[in-house]
Amino acid sequence: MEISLHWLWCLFVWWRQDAIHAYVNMHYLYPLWLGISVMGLFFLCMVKYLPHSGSRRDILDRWQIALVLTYTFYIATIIVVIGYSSLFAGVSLVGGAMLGMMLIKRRYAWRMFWLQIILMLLAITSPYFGITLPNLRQLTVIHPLLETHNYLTYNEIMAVENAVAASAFENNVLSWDSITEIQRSSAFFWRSTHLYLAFPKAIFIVYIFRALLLVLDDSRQETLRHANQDELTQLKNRRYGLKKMKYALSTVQDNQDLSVMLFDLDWFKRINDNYGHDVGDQVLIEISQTLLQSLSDETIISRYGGEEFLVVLPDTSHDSAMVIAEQLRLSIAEHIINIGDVFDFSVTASFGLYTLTHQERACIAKNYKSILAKKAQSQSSASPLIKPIATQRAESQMAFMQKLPGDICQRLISTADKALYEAKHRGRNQVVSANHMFAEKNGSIHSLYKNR
Ligand SMILES: Nc1nc2c(ncn2[C@@H]2O[C@H](COP(=O)(O)OP(=O)(O)OP(=O)(O)O)[C@@H](O)[C@H]2O)c(=O)[nH]1
Repeated sequence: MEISLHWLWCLFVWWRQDAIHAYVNMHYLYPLWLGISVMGLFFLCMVKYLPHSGSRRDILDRWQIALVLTYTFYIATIIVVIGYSSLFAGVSLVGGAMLGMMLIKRRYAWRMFWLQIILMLLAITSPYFGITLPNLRQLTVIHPLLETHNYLTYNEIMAVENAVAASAFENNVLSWDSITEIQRSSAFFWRSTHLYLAFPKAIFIVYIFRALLLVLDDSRQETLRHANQDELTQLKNRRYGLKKMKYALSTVQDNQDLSVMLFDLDWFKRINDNYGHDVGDQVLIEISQTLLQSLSDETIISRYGGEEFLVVLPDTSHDSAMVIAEQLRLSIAEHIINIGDVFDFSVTASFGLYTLTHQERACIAKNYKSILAKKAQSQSSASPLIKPIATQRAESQMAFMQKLPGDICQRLISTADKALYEAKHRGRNQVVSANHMFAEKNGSIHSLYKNR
């Protein structure tokens, strides 16, 4: 695309030479045009040849090196002959390197990028060593100011233009006509050249950058999905369930209860043993679907282990959670699992439930705060050193955020697990509340942290 554009540009200059011959040195245009045509043919051959080189790595490598080397010298020549332009050179360098890194070995593209920079520096410093490089430009506006016919680079034109403008302004003679003349001048012609030769590459760079960001977004989403999701059931996994549970505990309002439900399919091993592992998998998938359909979007549902599921109900009182658990138990028991129209069966599940009431949570938070305060006191008396203010602030901020003990999720789950164990013990296919269980046992309200 880039070479075609340059080729078309040469065609345009040749076609409009009557109008612009004053700005262009036609002696240099023809060899440049020829060079661009040869380059185009070379790249065309590569495009045709490369797909047929098959798996020959050495040939592919050689062609890649040839491609980037040729492109590097081509760009360096174009920049020198057309005149250095930060816009044109910049986008060519960056765009070429980006495309190279996408299409060929990054190592080659990186090395050529540096080679191109070195070539540019050599071209820029060449006048200091008495070397004159060919240049297409012919400067007409300031031509009368110069003693001889001259070809200047972009930066030289800018410098001369500034000098002319400065002197003109000083003498207060720069009229609107002069400005229009400048706009029609070679400087304008060459600057426009750089713009339209640089635009496609600039568009390409931004397009690639956008595409890369989209790819990054997609892969981030994909990684997150894999990190949080259970492969078989497509439910959230244990890690994600615990993370969400922790978050729910930290955001629950002062007057809200939070219920935790752990349930396990009954006699699941027998299903695997009798019908095979595939049927076992199908059961897990179908029960997960039932679970998703029966519970609201606010509920945190995750596969906790093999045939064990964790359900966290934020802002749900004990009575409501019991009703939800009972409905879920019935939905699972009523769900018919159909094995390829050959036979049907259903499964049951046992539920353990625990509700952390807002009163108990407040109590835990209060005790935890006093434990933290005692700890902080003993630490400060043990260490005579005064802590930096920043450290003190960070610590108090952490204590403020961490209102509940770090192991509270595990405590809640293991309490629900005790109730689940009891449900299995009582004959399965039922819901047992740990709150009821402990109340029956101790005759008092159970506390998660009573032994502290
Ligand atoms: N098909 C299948 N089976 C699994 C998967 N994960 C765990 N299991 C099986 O689940 C079974 C669990 O068996 P147990 O822990 O003895 O429980 P159970 O047979 O349901 O008995 P109770 O829980 O006491 O009612 C084991 O045989 C595991 O191999 C899974 O992803 N797919």
